Amino acid sequence: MRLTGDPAPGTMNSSGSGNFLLVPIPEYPLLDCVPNKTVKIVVLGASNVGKTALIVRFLTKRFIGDYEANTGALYSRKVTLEGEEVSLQIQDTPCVALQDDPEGLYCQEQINRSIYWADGYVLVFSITDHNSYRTIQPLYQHVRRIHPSGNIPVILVGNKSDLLRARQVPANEGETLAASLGGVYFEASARENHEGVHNAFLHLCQEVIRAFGGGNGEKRRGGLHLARPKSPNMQELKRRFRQVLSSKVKSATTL
Ligand SMILES: Nc1nc2c(ncn2[C@@H]2O[C@H](COP(=O)(O)OP(=O)(O)OP(=O)(O)O)[C@@H](O)[C@H]2O)c(=O)[nH]1
Repeated sequence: MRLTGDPAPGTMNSSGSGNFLLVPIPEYPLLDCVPNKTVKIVVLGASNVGKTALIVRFLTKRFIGDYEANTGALYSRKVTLEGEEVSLQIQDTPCVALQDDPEGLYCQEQINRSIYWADGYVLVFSITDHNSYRTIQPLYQHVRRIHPSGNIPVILVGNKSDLLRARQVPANEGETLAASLGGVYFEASARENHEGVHNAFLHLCQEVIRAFGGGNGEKRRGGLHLARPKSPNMQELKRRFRQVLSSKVKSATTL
């Protein structure tokens, strides 16, 4: 869902303890980004599982229960990961739904674009809704179809862990599913706990940075990495040039 009455834009300091930045931003923002260090995350899942609530909790440390229909807001924030400042962009999405066709999933085109755009994936279900859990496997397959090659940084979040008495999905099912997707399972409550949500998002950011390789946040799109040619070693070039010159001088004097 989309947040009503988004807070006024502010700035987030790198420790995450200052004002927050919670503004929709253009898809390819040029301003206010740490150059070459942008982590793009998309949050996906069935209806009503708490996708927006999790994002808002992560960004503002608050739980806001009053939403209107989600139009897919994009939020940004700077975070410090392993001592380095990184621009984090988080895309909220409308819900996906299971359906009966062979692909098994209804997914708006807008969501497909977000999946293509993203570097890391938060797959969310509600522990109180077994149907939302059942969407995760087809959803992951869908992400795989869009990114057929390479490593897909992913976490699985079982939200609404405060509603234990309404639980329909045991924690071990979440863990098993996450492991089969190659990710980690986090049980969280956007309503009651900031820390669990924070840890989940930061873990995914770290996975994304790791997947980029070298920890510098530079993206290798489509798995194709063209190594930058090494700049010539000027000292070595000068040495060789002097060598050639002196041998020419020698041969000229011996003539
Ligand atoms: N008890 C409880 N309620 C939650 C939690 N997270 C979200 N909710 C509530 O669940 C409802 C759905 O939350 P949203 O964040 O709008 O869920 P969404 O997945 O973005 O929903 P869609 O727009 O349908 O995709 C809201 O009424 C929230 O207040 C949670 O951790 N615990």
